[in-house]
Amino acid sequence: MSEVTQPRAAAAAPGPDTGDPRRPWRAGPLLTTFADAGVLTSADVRVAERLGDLTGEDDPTVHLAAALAVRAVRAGSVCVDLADAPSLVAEGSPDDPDAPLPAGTLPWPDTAAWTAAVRGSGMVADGVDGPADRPVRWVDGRVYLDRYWRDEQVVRRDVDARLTSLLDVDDDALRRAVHARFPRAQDARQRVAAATAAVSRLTVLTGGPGTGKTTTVARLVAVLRDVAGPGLRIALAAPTGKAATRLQEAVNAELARLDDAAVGGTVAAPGAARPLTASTIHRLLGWRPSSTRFAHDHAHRLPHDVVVLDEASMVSLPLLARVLDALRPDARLVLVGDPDQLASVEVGAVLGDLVARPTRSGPLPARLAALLPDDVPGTATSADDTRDAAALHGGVVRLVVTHRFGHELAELADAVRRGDADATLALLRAGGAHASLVEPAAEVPTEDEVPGLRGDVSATGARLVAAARAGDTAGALEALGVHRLLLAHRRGPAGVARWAALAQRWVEKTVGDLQPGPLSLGRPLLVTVNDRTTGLSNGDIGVLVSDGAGGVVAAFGESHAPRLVRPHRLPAVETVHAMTVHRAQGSQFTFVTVLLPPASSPLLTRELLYTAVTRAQEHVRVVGSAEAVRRAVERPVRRASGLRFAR
Ligand SMILES: Nc1ncnc2c1ncn2[C@@H]1O[C@H](COP(=O)(O)OP(=O)(O)OP(=O)(O)O)[C@@H](O)[C@H]1O
Repeated sequence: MSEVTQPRAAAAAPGPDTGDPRRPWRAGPLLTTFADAGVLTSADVRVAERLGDLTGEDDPTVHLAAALAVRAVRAGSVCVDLADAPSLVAEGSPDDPDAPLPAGTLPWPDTAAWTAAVRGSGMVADGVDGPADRPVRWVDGRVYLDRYWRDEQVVRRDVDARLTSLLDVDDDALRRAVHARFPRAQDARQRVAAATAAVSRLTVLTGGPGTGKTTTVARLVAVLRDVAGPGLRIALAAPTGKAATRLQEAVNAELARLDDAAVGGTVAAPGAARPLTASTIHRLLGWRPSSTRFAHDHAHRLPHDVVVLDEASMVSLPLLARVLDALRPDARLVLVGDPDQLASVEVGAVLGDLVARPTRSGPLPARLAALLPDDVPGTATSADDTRDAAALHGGVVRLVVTHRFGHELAELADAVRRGDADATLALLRAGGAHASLVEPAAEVPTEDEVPGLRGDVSATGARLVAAARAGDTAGALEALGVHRLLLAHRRGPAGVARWAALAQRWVEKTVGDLQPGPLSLGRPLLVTVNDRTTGLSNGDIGVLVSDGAGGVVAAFGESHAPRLVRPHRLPAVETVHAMTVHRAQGSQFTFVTVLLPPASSPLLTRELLYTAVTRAQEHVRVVGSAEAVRRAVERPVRRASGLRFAR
């Protein structure tokens, strides 16, 4: 924190209108300085000064705090910690990772004087009990736009209320059901998760890829039907249409498997009642295009007894607040996800916050210990177990047995998750069947430095084209899942645009007679909007194949049950030889190449690398300097939020 007590008013008198749309018009000197340095946008400044006008506040340092709270939201944070603001700003622009960092020292107000001005302002509600009609709120050094403060309070209060008392379930029946659905010794954590969902109104089910989260959801539905009856109203939902479809298919397949296993056995057939349908969270809540409110809220609650939200790492704070608002207080909420993955593109990292919250003592651990004494974490001595035992107070159950992943990949993902850069680099450099590192001479590799990548892209592209031309829809859809190039940036030397174009050239050279144009057979497609007419969702991946009668059709979905769409009915699509790591969330590929940006990129974070590594089923190739790898592992995303604090 700089020692400048008074803003350097003279440092930047508002200059003439330069025509630069990023430059705020007629703003005061302090905010203009921050805007000129690229820290604030003109929109941030406009909002802050408008709030000043409305509340009769003309102190520029208070305007600066409000403008930083607006900026924080753009960066995905719920609030801004004033003492932390200078270091956050040094991490770069939230909207434009290619923008240069602010040059020189900025006239940061002295923290103590700044805090006093903010707390005493008529624009600001001071503390948890401050007036409810102010647009900005200060709590323990954090400054919020009031709407996000209220959302945070909804989540905090509802979550705490859900954890203070337990539901009435017969212990013997529950124990029997849980053991019947999860019979093996290694299913201990899954048993704990199912028991938690039965007795607690909040379960936070976490785990890395392939740890059995979706399987657990299906079997915990079976357990709930066993103990509460088949008439239980259950909703499955996910942030995206694609994730909802996958959830529905996987849960119903597992329930059908349990049905088959139940024939002639002692447990009921859980799915026989009716298959479950999954929807997007917006749809569940009754999203209306013409309204800012959902059909379901505290006045019109959802009818469900159980609501399961999958891919909860992608759920924003405001959306979770709306879900909690709409949920009956006695209904069970099960949040499922991997908190180490990239968070929502909107505000908050609410799953991560719920996992990292300081634990308040609740009745759940004792009840679970009585129900499943051999299964609850805490008896072992590892630090992870101790943490997992404490997390049970918050309804958090972490699955730890990897069922699908290659052993070395799981080890690599774990090293990244733990923030151990040396171990990550050692595992990558050791190479082998599951991981490899290509270290370019400069920050961004040349084409010649990545022959392996070129080979994989070309081979996958050629396989796609061959299957597509032969009208082999299943073969083409399988080829889509073989190799994928992932990047952090959309633009620039290490961006999707450049590398997707290169990939296209490589495929063209390999195939030789690739037909040009948008209807090229074997063209891999990424849907970029939700489309009700075709049922396609933003993020769905498909491929153009021959229909066997001289025409072209786009194929999406699983190879055993493809969805076919005529090209003229397709919504907006892109060619997808390469995609951002964000886009790849929720998908997996046999082989993944992740091309890291330069070490200076603000997008290079632990969550980015973890998400990229965990997209691979068999092999991940990391292309990037050792410095970039180290930087990524050592830099967890910082999203400011009050949920991680006691109040
Ligand atoms: N208790 C179990 N015993 C044996 N196999 C299991 C068990 N639980 C899950 N599996 C298997 O492990 C694999 C991964 O499970 P699942 O898809 O449920 O994991 P996940 O955590 O949801 O993965 P992802 O996050 O990648 O979707 C599946 O093949 C599943 O059948």
